Amino acid sequence: WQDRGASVIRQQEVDSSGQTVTRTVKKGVKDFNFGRTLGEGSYSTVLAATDRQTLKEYAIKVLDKRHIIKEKKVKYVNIERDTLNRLTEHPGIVRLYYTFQDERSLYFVLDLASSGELLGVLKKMGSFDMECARFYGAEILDSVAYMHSRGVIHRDLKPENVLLDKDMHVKITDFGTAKILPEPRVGGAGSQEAPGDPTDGAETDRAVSFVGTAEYVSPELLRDKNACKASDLWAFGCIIYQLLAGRPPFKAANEYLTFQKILALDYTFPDAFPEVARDLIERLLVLEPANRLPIEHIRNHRFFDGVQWGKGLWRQKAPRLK
Ligand SMILES: NC(=O)c1nn(CC2CCNCC2)c2c1CCc1cnc(N=C3C=CCC=C3)nc1-2
Repeated sequence: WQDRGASVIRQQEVDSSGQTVTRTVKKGVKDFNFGRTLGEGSYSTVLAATDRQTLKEYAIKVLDKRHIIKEKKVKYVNIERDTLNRLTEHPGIVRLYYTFQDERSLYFVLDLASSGELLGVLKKMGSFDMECARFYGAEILDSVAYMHSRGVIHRDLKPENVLLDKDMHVKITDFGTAKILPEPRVGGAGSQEAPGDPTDGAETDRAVSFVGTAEYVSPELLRDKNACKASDLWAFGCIIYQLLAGRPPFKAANEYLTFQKILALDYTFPDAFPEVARDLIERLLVLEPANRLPIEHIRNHRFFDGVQWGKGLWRQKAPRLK
């Protein structure tokens, strides 16, 4: 594996003659104190860790090389690293600082989101009020807009992958199943792909195509195994519904029945569900991807009235969860 992207750190120091020197140092396992396990995957474990020199806290994803090769996941690991290396300039996305490796493992040094999953907080509250649903919906949408602007489709957006940092701001994670869109050919036929344009997310090899988590998977992914940018907007609609209702719109006794409900657009709103939220969700949970509300129209929807988009959104205090 080449440690592509940042893997050496430049440190400024003042030497004995008072000169500022820049040293490049390569971090390794010995530079960290590892703490609690934050998550486990089939070939990776995510641990909290503290840099022994700077005392900064990180999440370090440890990937077992032998396991990756055995489970034929090399492609997913490279997609995750390349995706994270593209998404370094947004507060709402878990940042990859650098990678290093030893003979057994790969290490991704990532932002630590110390307040855990949005799902955990939602379960504790039961459901969010409109102010909290609007704030978290806005931070998730702002992050998805940035991903899409960098040619990345997440494909598995769900409350478990929306983490919260120490100030209760959003940090989206888990890009191992993301799709990096081909660079738009300048002036070429597909250069202005519509959000729902199937060619913009088409899996090159038909056989291999990832399907997200049942409750949030889009109808086009079920029907023709094609994810597009609008697939993330379908999942976004499911998340807004869930923040206010306390449960996802499509949930049945098993995955097959859940898929049937999605394909039939078979869902209802609880009594007293806020009308302005209902209107937005009905424009996102649309079977035809090209007919879903595009991001700029979502930002201007009445549901987000009063939201300060841009840097202001990320600088303000997160609303107290009540
Ligand atoms: N797959 C990953 O890359 C990843 N997985 N986790 C933990 C998962 C636990 C199950 N739900 C999805 C996330 C992380 C990351 C990125 C980097 C990352 C940063 N901070 C946290 N923080 C957590 C704190 C408390 C509980 C869970 C996660 N977690 C992660």
